[in-house]
Amino acid sequence: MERGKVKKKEKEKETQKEKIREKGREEKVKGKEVEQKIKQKEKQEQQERRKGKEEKEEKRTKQGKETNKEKEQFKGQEEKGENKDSTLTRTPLEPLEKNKQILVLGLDGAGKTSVLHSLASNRVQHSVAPTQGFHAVCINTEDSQMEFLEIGGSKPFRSYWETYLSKGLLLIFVVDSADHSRLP
Ligand SMILES: Nc1nc2c(ncn2[C@@H]2O[C@H](COP(=O)(O)OP(=O)(O)OP(=O)(O)O)[C@@H](O)[C@H]2O)c(=O)[nH]1
Ligand SMILES: [Mg+2]
Repeated sequence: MERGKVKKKEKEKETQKEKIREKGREEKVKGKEVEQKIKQKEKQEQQERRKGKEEKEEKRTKQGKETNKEKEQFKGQEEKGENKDSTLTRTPLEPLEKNKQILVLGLDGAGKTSVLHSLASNRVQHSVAPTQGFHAVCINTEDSQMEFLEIGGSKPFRSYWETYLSKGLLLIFVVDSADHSRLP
């Protein structure tokens, strides 16, 4: 009788142990699932971060391209020997002193380049070619230095006006008063 009881007790103990082991296994599985979920979330976050970085990079390269385009345009003008006389041509993106730049704007053909030419050389120049991009003129006097930056007045260049407006110290807006069809 005693032996039977002992055996029964042992059996009960064994089933309890089995139950505990089973619970342990279940918890392990649950733990793995949670681990997987955490990993998935981390992966997702990484992907989002990478996407954000790529978008930023794309934006930067776009801006860079625009800047290079401007620089090339300007370089082209320098190589052609335009904008000479007593003037100095430089990239408009590096003004001598940001707050000393005088912006020269106006519609195409208004006379911006002509005005700048006569200011710099005291001579009138006829048949001036339209400015394709930027045209910088640096005028040195005894005690100061002024940099005039003309941005072409043709439609493709007008989008740059707004960008450069905040960078200049002064704005000169040239109007052809004889061109009645374009006057408001
Ligand atoms: N008759 C006359 N012609 C002028 C005068 N000023 C400029 N022009 C002529 O008008 C044309 C256009 O002048 P530009 O100085 O190139 O005009 P702009 O404003 O620089 O034009 P974009 O560079 O295209 O924006 C040129 O053929 C000039 O010779 C002026 O006072 N009188
Ligand atoms: Mg011009």
